[in-house]
Amino acid sequence: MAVYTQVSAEALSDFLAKFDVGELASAKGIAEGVENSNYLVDTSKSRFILTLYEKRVAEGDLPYFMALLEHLADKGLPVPPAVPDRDGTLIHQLEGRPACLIQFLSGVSVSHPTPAQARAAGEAMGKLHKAAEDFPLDRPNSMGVAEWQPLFERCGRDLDGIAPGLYDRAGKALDTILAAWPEDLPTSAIHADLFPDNVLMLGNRVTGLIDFYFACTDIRAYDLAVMHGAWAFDGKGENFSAEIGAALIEGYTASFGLSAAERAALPILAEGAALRFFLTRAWDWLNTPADALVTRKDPLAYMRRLDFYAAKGDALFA
Ligand SMILES: Nc1ncnc2c1ncn2[C@@H]1O[C@H](COP(=O)(O)OP(=O)(O)OP(=O)(O)O)[C@@H](O)[C@H]1O
Ligand SMILES: N[C@@H](CCO)C(=O)O
Repeated sequence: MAVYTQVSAEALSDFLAKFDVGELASAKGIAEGVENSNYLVDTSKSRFILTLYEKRVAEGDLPYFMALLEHLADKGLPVPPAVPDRDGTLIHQLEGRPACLIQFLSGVSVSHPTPAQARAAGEAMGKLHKAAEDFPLDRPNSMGVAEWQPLFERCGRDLDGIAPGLYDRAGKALDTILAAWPEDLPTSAIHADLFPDNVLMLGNRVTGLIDFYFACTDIRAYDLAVMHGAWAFDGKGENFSAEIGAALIEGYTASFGLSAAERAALPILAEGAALRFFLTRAWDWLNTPADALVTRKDPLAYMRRLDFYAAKGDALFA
């Protein structure tokens, strides 16, 4: 249940009074998500998401995220910008936390995407990259390639407590990936976490791209590699769907394009993306008590993807 900070009805009414959004009608905590506290808020005029930013989102990064959302929304992308209050302020404080009132988008995230849905999602990422081309701000990737070695070292030998031999396996993969990491591919603002739970859909139509709190400046094709790993496998990373993987790339290529150099780099980018989620999940696994409110995500599901890409990536993306 991702409601870490409770918001009282009085505090919420006072907060909403700063906006031109009508009177508070109802509010309820949203169980999905693990990073922030989210509430579904209905007013006499409309429906909103209220997000209170918890530990993992740095307050100093919020202006970047909000500017990116506004930029993309202005270009017609289905992303949820923050709603300004009467003074034009987007980022507030509520119950001692940074908070934003966010536009509500309809749709549901699909847990088992069809190829048609994967194609539409790939297409949506292509449109996102098109719209981001002239976005002027930069944010280094706080979970990017430069962070993997330090994160691996922080996990250390405790990795072997997750599965025997995991420290050596991950260390070897890390060395291989760092040695082969591409230096000269185009970069831009990317989403960096476009998992199926961050794409809202109605049928085969994408109605929302959400959760931009890892957005950053990084290799553009890396975004597609993250998406590939998240969409084309089952949750455990045991079964790969070639059809879903191909549909994602086809959709992306149709709406944005993929250069020969980007395509050639996809195997290593996919290995890197798998390592990134393996490491952050492993760190969380080792540092979240098993009985915590938040469900820990299985790091091994990403080690399996990493093994898969290392063995089959070259043939897969050819
Ligand atoms: N703008 C929006 N419109 C409609 N629903 C939304 C919106 N933003 C968030 N939600 C809903 O709230 C849920 C949690 O949001 P979000 O994924 O941003 O949370 P989070 O805590 O950052 O989680 P995580 O990083 O684990 O995905 C989503 O799964 C979605 O159901
Ligand atoms: N998408 C990440 C969680 C952070 O949003 C994961 O599945 O590990």
